[in-house]
Amino acid sequence: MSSEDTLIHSDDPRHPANLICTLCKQFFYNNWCTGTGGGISIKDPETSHYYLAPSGVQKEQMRPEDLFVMDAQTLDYLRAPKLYKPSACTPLFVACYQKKDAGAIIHTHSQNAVVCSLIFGDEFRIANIEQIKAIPSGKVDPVTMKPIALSFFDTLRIPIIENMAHEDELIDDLHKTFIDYPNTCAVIVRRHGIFVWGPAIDKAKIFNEAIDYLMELAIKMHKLGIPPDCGIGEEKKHLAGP
Ligand SMILES: CSC[C@@H](O)[C@@H](O)C(=O)COP(=O)(O)O
Ligand SMILES: [Zn+2]
Repeated sequence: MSSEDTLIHSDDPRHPANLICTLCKQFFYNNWCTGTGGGISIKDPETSHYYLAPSGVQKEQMRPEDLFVMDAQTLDYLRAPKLYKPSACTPLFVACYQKKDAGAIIHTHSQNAVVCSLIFGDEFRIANIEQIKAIPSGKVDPVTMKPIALSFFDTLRIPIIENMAHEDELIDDLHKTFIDYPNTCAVIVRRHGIFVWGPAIDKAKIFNEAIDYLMELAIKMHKLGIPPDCGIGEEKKHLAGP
């Protein structure tokens, strides 16, 4: 096996090259990564190499040998399949690795994200819902040094940025959200989808699923006339009815 191939061939189902393929298949069936849209990038916790999908391929049909591998220091490709170009999301994924210390980034074209971006302005907000507790607050417990999750009584806030003609043109607004929302683990892109990151792929997956659930719920609440960020008990005032 060539040295390039050892980067992507492993019997371990949790190897980044295998995980990207497995999860993209799952995400396809969730309607999150269809028609070549969306994708996942994972940083190998052992080597720190970035694993990236090729651009414009059916993400659910990818095989480990289709993947790009990037050196985290030089940003040179250690492996670049000749048939493909790297994902158009690569500069955004790299920004999340470098500025947010991400261990993995998930990009979906979730319709819940798209509809929320049409309903809400520059920020998606939802409060007092149990599932919020799956999302990190961005704060760390000073004793255990473990991340603190949002509480049931908190408001989740996710910035919404405008879409552009090309993925790499989102970079300036993404950087701006890193400053304006230092605690966020996600950015919604209007009429496009969402980027969600975490310290490792398992966490990023949990955050993405929880946020998608909350966006779907917010759409249902909005349809009932209930602002998703309204206080506990306030919903009765907003409910349409006789
Ligand atoms: C359906 S095209 C979607 C792309 O422009 C982009 O938004 C995307 O999510 C995937 O880009 P890709 O370069 O295929 O990884
Ligand atoms: Zn996209």
